[in-house]
Amino acid sequence: MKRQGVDAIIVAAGRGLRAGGGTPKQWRELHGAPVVEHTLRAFRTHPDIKKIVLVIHPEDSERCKTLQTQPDLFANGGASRAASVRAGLDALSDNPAQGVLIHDVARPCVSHKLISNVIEPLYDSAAAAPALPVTDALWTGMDGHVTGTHPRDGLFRAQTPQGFRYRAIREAHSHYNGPAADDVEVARAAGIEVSVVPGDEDNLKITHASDFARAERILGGRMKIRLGNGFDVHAFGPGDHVTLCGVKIPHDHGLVGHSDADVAMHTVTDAIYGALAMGDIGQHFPPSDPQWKGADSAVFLRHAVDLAAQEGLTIGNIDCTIICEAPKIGPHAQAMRESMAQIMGVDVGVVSVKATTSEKLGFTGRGEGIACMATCMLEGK
Ligand SMILES: Nc1ccn([C@@H]2O[C@H](COP(=O)(O)OP(=O)(O)OP(=O)(O)O)[C@@H](O)[C@H]2O)c(=O)n1
Ligand SMILES: C[C@](O)(CO)[C@H](O)COP(=O)(O)O
Repeated sequence: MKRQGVDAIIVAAGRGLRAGGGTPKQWRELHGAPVVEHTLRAFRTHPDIKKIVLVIHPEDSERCKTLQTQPDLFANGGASRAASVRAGLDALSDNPAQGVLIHDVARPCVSHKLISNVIEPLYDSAAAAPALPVTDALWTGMDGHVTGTHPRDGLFRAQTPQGFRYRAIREAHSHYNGPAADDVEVARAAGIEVSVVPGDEDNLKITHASDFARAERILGGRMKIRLGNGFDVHAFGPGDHVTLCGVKIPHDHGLVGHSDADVAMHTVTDAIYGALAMGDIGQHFPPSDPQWKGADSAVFLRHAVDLAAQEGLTIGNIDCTIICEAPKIGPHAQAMRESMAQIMGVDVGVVSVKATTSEKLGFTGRGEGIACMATCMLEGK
């Protein structure tokens, strides 16, 4: 199979009866977002995933509109997991990748490493699926009593995502009748050999209500934190105001710049690009490009926040220090915080704007311009 990435089917049409709680488990809140959002995000942010199909219950179609991470395709599932998988395979039939991963929405803690471990063997074998060897002793039992023991050698606990060649698994499903625990069972019935790759204890399937607490702990412990800093300087020139963090402040000079010269907003924008390791403002909005002449710097800040969102990251907090002798920043700091919070779509409580003089030293001390430094923390899964 060519190394061109694979498609993913996420089956989410079950009703989660064993988990209880009224709302189907995939739509219940887990670590700040619905379960389905975590699962989608894990696949969407993996570099080798091409298209994603989300197989849903028709009753959930309104809920899907609220998802921040959208799949490429939706399909309506069936009465069994296997029927839902078939609907997902059909949805891909117009332009399928050579390989496909099939995953339970109820496994939201799936890691990029596990997804890669399943994709890699698919390039030169027919199918691969993750599993963990059974390590506990196995008993049989009845009416609360142990009735026997069972050898555990060669027994595995199967997980998803399970990876296949698209055409082979579609063909296998089309001939399969009866119940199937998973797609490996369907594949094996069609004679497809499946390689076992190491599973991950954290890749639990939320089945019962108590599994939510464990998934919460796993996601909480896995928080991704990225830090970035920004620094920028703009010289004073003719004018009667400066614009800082989107707030117009009367002053006996303006700031010189290609855009609106909002030195503070540029600094915060650069701190976000820095946290993402995605260059700087000059790279994304070259000063040589006439379209940015006089531009509102909110455009730059929003661009950086959107890039972060594409990486599954949100603003944890921002701290911005403006360095100048004048104008006085204090009376405007709250308005500046509110302005940037609104542009970034975050709570004002995570945006700090403060100021200092440089004790009349250096270029800021001589009143030649304004300097600014900022730190940004991005967080996400
Ligand atoms: N008709 C079905 C049944 C199950 N699934 C999906 O298959 C996965 C594994 O199923 P399970 O954990 O059993 O989920 P539910 O069927 O929702 O749970 P329950 O059996 O407790 O009702 C889940 O992602 C579920 O949404 C599906 O897409 N269509
Ligand atoms: C596919 C699966 O996740 C493999 O472990 C599992 O079989 C699906 O869950 P269910 O409880 O059997 O529906």
